[in-house]
Amino acid sequence: MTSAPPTSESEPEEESAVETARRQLERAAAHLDVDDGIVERLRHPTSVYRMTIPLERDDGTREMFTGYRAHHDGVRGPYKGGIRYHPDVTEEESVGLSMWMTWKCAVMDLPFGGAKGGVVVNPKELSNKEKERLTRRFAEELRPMIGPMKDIPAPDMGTDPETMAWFMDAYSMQEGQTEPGVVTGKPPVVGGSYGREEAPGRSVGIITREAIDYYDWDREDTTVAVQGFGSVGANAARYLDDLGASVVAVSDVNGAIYDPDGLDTNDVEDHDETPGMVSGYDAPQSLTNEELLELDVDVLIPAAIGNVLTAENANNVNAEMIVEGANGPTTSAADQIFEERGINVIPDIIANAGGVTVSYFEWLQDINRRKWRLERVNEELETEMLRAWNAVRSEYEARDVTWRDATYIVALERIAEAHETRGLWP
Ligand SMILES: NC(=O)C1=CN([C@@H]2O[C@H](COP(=O)(O)OP(=O)(O)OC[C@H]3O[C@@H](n4cnc5c(N)ncnc54)[C@H](OP(=O)(O)O)[C@@H]3O)[C@@H](O)[C@H]2O)C=CC1
Ligand SMILES: O=C(O)CCC(=O)C(=O)O
Repeated sequence: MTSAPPTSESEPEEESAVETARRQLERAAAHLDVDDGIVERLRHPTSVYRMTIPLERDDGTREMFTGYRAHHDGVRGPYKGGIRYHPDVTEEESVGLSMWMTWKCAVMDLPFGGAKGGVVVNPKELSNKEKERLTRRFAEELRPMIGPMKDIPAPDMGTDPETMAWFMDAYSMQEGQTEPGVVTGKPPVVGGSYGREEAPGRSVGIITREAIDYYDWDREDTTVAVQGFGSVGANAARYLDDLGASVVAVSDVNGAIYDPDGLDTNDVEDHDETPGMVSGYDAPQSLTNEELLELDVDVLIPAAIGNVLTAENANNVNAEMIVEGANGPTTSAADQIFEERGINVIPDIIANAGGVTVSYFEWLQDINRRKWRLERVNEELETEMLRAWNAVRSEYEARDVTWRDATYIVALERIAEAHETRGLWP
């Protein structure tokens, strides 16, 4: 069953991640001869787990938090996907994000399925010790569902390498042996991979570079605005800055900074270095996050939260091209407007896929107990990103579809073939 997105600005637009993900699946399926049963199967998660996580606060009071883990599809391998700590985490969002992980792993041809999870919490309101206790308890609650060959979590918004180290330690203590492969995105000293933290932003940079070259733009003349200056946004901005592009605006949750001559992105402290410092940076102009999205730039990179490009602002977007750094920043209605306006949108499931790709490298390193050099990680990431980009570009040129549809077609073909080959129906 296909559902149309809301189209007019007057129509209220409250699209959950799972609704967006289903619409995108249906659009791709319409271009392919995929068994209806497989498409219907992919509209639903395999399993969704909900848990209550008790936490003793530093002042001795007790509080209950809700956590989720969604497993979408595991036909190509163990479930894989991040863990988000954010007050807006919901079951629906976890399911939608787990669907995107299934497509993302397939586009990159990684032997993983899709998962995602999180805790409904504002991590900025927790002390480090509270965050550690919450993570350890969440890991214990998740233990029956996860494992190096079952489901391998990773960082997402609000979690970082330190969180992954606690998670791995809590799991390993219960298993009675160190299991570095249960989670990726760890610090290198405990089995993490060099380059994993920078990888999603780096891949956004690599894919933006390829798109700039595809359209024969001059890299040095290309202007870029980036929303969000965390793991994804800061690394994407710095990669493109180093490439010679002019990054004119970046933002954090409090607002944006703008310099029409280009910012020195290495001088701006990112979310991990000092949260909230972006909007405090001494730049020629300050903007709101909404204004950043409407700047007249060549490339807009939303790299913070979902659903920021909607029917309400899509007609005001002045960028020539959008490269999605965040997961699900564009609603279906906005996507339709961008298509009508000829604005190319390079989707999240390829652009930020460097994160899960280096997670795969980390998992291989953990299983083999062998560390790769940073140069090797970055070389292999470059190779994998180009392989995926070329596959998507072929579909884009052959079928005359949007970049998003082309990317989904690559993913869905691989997933459907795996289902056909394994035999979906008992
Ligand atoms: N980390 C990863 O491995 C991957 C992450 N992603 C996706 O990328 C996106 C960002 O994740 P990540 O970089 O890890 O997150 P981080 O937590 O590292 O950084 C998020 C950034 O976005 C800013 N931000 C938060 N809320 C808002 C808001 N309402 N408006 C504007 N800016 C905001 C934060 O500001 P402040 O510093 O002030 O809090 C911070 O600069 C998410 O959609 C995530 O799912 C995708 C692939 C991999
Ligand atoms: O590295 C991973 O396993 C997943 C990262 C993630 O959550 C994402 O790509 O959205």
